[in-house]
Amino acid sequence: MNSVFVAIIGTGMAGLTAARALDKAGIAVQLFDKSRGSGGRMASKRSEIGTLDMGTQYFTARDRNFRTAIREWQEQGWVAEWKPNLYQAREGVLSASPDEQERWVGIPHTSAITRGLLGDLPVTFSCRITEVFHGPTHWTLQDASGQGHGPFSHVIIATPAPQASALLAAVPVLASTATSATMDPVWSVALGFEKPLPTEVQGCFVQDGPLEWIERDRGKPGRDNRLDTWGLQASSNWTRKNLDLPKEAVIEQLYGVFAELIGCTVPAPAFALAHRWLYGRPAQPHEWGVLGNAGLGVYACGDWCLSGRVEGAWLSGSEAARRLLVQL
Ligand SMILES: Cc1cc2nc3c(=O)[nH]c(=O)nc-3n(C[C@H](O)[C@H](O)[C@H](O)COP(=O)(O)OP(=O)(O)OC[C@H]3O[C@@H](n4cnc5c(N)ncnc54)[C@H](O)[C@@H]3O)c2cc1C
Ligand SMILES: NC(=O)C1=CC=CN([C@@H]2O[C@H](COP(=O)(O)OP(=O)(O)OC[C@H]3O[C@@H](n4cnc5c(N)ncnc54)[C@H](OP(=O)(O)O)[C@@H]3O)[C@@H](O)[C@H]2O)C1
Repeated sequence: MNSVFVAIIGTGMAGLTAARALDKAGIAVQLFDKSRGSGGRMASKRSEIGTLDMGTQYFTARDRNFRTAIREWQEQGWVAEWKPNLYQAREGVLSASPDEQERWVGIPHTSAITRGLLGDLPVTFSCRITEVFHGPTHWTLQDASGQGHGPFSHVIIATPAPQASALLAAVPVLASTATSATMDPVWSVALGFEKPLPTEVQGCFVQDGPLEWIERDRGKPGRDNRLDTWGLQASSNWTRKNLDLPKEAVIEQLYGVFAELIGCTVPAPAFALAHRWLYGRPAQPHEWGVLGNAGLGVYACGDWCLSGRVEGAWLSGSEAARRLLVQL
């Protein structure tokens, strides 16, 4: 098999960034994702009160190339700048904490970005890849139903590290590096209130206790929610200790912490939803950029190869595509 045909496992920011770069270079790609839609931790969840961002809620950009990509997304109408009234909370004391950082959000939801990046690229959803085999000349994938996919000349694995390490079994050195990149879980809760809460807070960095970040949907560009919707993210410490708590109990506990912290009267929410991210964030940043074996034509990328942020995933996916292209 001489032609170049690249399998990409994962349609989060890293996989889609790699796919777009390869497609732009005229390389055929085929994407796979275990979920029903694209986005991974940037996917938005449909609910009875509208679409909710239970994963990424905003992102920052420090890298020059990533900033250029964001300008393009802005021109496409996928993102807009978000300038929240920022606060911080420490030992139960809430204080304004404005800064000059540029922050971006997807419009009308985070998922607009990855949906835009996916465009009409070929993708197979609801397809959990369980094994990645290297034959004498090509790669073949097997999914959870036992079906084979391929042959492919190259494979890019763009999943969280624990899933990547299992799929890298054919390349033990890469698998063991991926295994060393542990990932922390995050409980995320959305609360919807019938009447807007009487507070100026739109985003709050919480320095201690069960919560780490609080944000208000209202005030973000492009949102049109009937309820006053808030997103709460628990710290990884608290999440680890409460990993198997039923969703109702997670909502009750985090609602209680939120109500105490936010500094105004908080009625019972009209709507609440909890989502547990088992592989929410890398436990520590790395400087790998991408893991790869150019001879075999296999690469692994994702936020865990750099910083555990959207920018890290974008940079890692870009680097995977670049490394593959220079090797052709
Ligand atoms: C609650 C939360 C809040 C966050 N907030 C922010 C923030 O404010 N700012 C910021 O910059 N970042 C934030 N992040 C981090 C950001 O979401 C991630 O860094 C980024 O989205 C990671 O992208 P990725 O492509 O590396 O991985 P993912 O988005 O995890 O994509 C991996 C994809 O692989 C698929 N997959 C996995 N295994 C398989 C398999 N075996 N077969 C097929 N498909 C598979 C998954 O379904 C998924 O779609 C947040 C994350 C969470 C969880
Ligand atoms: N899985 C997850 O839940 C997450 C994974 C990865 C990131 N997560 C959160 O994303 C936010 C984005 O981080 P970054 O892109 O670096 O954004 P910043 O807004 O720059 O925040 C970084 C960090 O700095 C502190 N901080 C920033 N601005 C302020 C401010 N105005 N006042 C007080 N503190 C600020 C804050 O860290 P602390 O340790 O001080 O709380 C921010 O977290 C980020 O919120 C991640 O939590 C989630």
